[in-house]
Amino acid sequence: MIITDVEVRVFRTTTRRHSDSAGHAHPGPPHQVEQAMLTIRTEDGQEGHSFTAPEIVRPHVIEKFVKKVLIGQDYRDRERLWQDLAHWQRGSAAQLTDRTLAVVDCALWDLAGRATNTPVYKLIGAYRDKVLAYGSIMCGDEIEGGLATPEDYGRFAETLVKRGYKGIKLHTWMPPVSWAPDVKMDIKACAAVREAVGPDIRLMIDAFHWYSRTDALELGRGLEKLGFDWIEEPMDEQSMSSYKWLADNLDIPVVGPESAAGKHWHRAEWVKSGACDILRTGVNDVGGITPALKTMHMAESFGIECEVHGNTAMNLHVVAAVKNCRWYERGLLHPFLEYDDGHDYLKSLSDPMDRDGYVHVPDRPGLGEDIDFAFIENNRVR
Ligand SMILES: O=C(O)[C@H](O)[C@@H](O)[C@@H](O)C(=O)NO
Ligand SMILES: [Mg+2]
Repeated sequence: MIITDVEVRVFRTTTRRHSDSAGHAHPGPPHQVEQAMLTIRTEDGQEGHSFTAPEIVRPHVIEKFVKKVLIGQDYRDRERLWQDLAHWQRGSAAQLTDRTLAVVDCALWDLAGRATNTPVYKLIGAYRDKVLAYGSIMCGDEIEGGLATPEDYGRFAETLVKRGYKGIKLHTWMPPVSWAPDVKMDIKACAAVREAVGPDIRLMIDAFHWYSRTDALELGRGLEKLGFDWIEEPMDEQSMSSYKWLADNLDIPVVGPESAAGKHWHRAEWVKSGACDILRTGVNDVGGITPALKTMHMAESFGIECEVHGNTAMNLHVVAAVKNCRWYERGLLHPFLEYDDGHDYLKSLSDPMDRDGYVHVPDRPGLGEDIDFAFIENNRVR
């Protein structure tokens, strides 16, 4: 049970996702990027793994914080280990981020699952073994036939409905797109999607994150006429009072915060202040499965749904272990990318979706990621 080693393996993987200057993903030619797999190992050879960007688990962070907290400890003491690591953040000069807490916590959950031959959502206490997915479309672009026009969004939405999705979320156009942001174009894209898919498919928007209150209000009012289920991150989430104002002035539910710091503590303040109608968490955003569950349970106490940000196994297990969440966010999707192709370092999808739009939680132990260890070794760089 005792943790004896924490190892980081960095390897090359091929992807067609490219980040723009604002950090949003768009399709492009295949290129190689580096990915890291964190492994936590015990004295009796049990292992847990989780994936992240290499800088999140760079040697400074692992040696100065992670190993000091984990080595010699019982891997089953996840709550105490998470609290101990979180307490290191204050004195870390902002070097120990929530992303690092998340990858460590996920590897500990994966270890617990692999050691007991149990999927994580069953360890937590499962609520369901499948959940409806919404197709989370990439931010708009200026690519011919991509997501450059409202009609492009409408055509792609039709494709997603044929694939089985019962919900679709649009990320609309944002800088560096030359003419973005533009509220009227956002509404045109949403109208084109509603026209294309009809009244029964659930629709949501995740907009330019820095609109003013008045722009966000105009956008929200436009979406109310289109029967959208929620408006997400239309303003800077550092201004909780702006979201309180927006939620007070709109009928369409306001979802958040996704990107705001503060983990479950700050999300409790959003609920208490009425800054959102639906709360939001995400394993990477709040520092792990452990705090994501704290957020879900807190929201449930207020009768509030809490939607989980992001795909991958870690978020799927949280969604499968709670009642107060309607969707799994499957994406990000684009007409020029085949999401179901997965990753070259995983032998199968962690979030397979059937033709009725349900994602089934793999019954493999731990996080259930079907890791190709040989691929990782053959493509390892350090
Ligand atoms: O970088 C981002 O803003 C997010 O990853 C975004 O692309 C998407 O994941 C999101 O906001 N989902 O709600
Ligand atoms: Mg979002």
